Amino acid sequence: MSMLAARSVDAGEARAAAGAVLEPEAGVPLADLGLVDDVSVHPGGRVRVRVHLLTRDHPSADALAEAVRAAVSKVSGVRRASVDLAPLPERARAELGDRLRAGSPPAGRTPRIYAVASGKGGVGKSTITANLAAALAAAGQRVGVLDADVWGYSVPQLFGVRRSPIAIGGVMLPVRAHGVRLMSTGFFVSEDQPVVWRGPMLHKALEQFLADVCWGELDVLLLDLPPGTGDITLSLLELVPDAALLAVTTPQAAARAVAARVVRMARDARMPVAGVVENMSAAVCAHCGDSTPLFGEGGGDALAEQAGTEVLGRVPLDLPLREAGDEGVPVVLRSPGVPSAVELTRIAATLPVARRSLLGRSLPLMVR
Ligand SMILES: Nc1ncnc2c1ncn2[C@@H]1O[C@H](COP(=O)(O)OP(=O)(O)OP(=O)(O)O)[C@@H](O)[C@H]1O
Repeated sequence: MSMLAARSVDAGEARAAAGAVLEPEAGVPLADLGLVDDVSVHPGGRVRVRVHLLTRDHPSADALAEAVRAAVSKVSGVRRASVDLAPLPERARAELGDRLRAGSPPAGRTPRIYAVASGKGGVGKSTITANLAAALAAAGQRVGVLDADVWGYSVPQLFGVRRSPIAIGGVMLPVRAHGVRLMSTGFFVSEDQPVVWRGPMLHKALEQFLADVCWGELDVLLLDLPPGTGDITLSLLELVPDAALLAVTTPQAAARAVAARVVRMARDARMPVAGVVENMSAAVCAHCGDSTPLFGEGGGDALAEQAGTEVLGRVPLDLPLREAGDEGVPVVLRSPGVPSAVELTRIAATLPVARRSLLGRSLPLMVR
């Protein structure tokens, strides 16, 4: 009986099952990356699969082995599947790097790009970016976040992940957390190490984040801009001309006046404005339902009117939002029912598509 079962395992089928498993860091099937090395079928329905790892200390090696084992176990006739992992040999790594650089796989489509900006620091721009990204990813979209706040990066903290991206032949894979593809200078420096790069280096870093990162196919890319209208913001507008501005402000009149500068800059750069998100709006008491406008009122409306756009939503001051950020899990995932999470999820689902006409122009971003 067992011999019959063994004979009935089709090695090609087992290989196809292993090849269909997604490489956890690259997000594409193992087969597309040429990572299924050897598949051997043994008596008694035993199948052994050798899978190459993109890097020696792969952060999700165990999960990958388990996913392959589970996929192969489902193939008809398989009684026992085992998986051996081995680092991709140097030569194959170089070839794969060349392939990724050349744009295969996968072919790019133009993502919707939002540049999340604020006039000043501390208004919650990064928190809004992280939560919109996580909510979009949870809704099934392929989402990337580029942390362009090169000095004051907060994406690693907000997503609870801090490690170097995998690099293959000069091409970097974004770091994945909570379903979102991330790139941040924070992945390249230790926490207590200040980033001391200056203008040209910053421009270069951003250029690399766009050109040397294999983002894969994205539906949405969110750029977390540094506060204000400095060098980095201007560099990015040059590098990603199709981004639409998402302006974040608090309800305070003073914050709105500063945020208006960002809107003016966007207008000068002929960048479309997707809308305004008012953050730290009135806190609602969980017990009595009373709302307290700690930071005043009207900032979002006034800014939207000035920018000729609309307020996409008002995210209340909310303790769970702050706690989730400190814990490294976006609040839309950690506590989806709290007022801030409900509003952020709603904003993510209704983000307008604001595109400047691209007629025949290709995006520098979707090179691969
Ligand atoms: N709606 C909110 N309710 C409670 N806390 C909030 C809210 N929005 C942001 N915060 C908290 O405010 C602090 C600043 O937020 P965040 O870092 O996102 O701001 P930022 O505008 O990106 O700042 P910077 O530009 O300086 O990086 C964080 O501790 C965050 O958890």
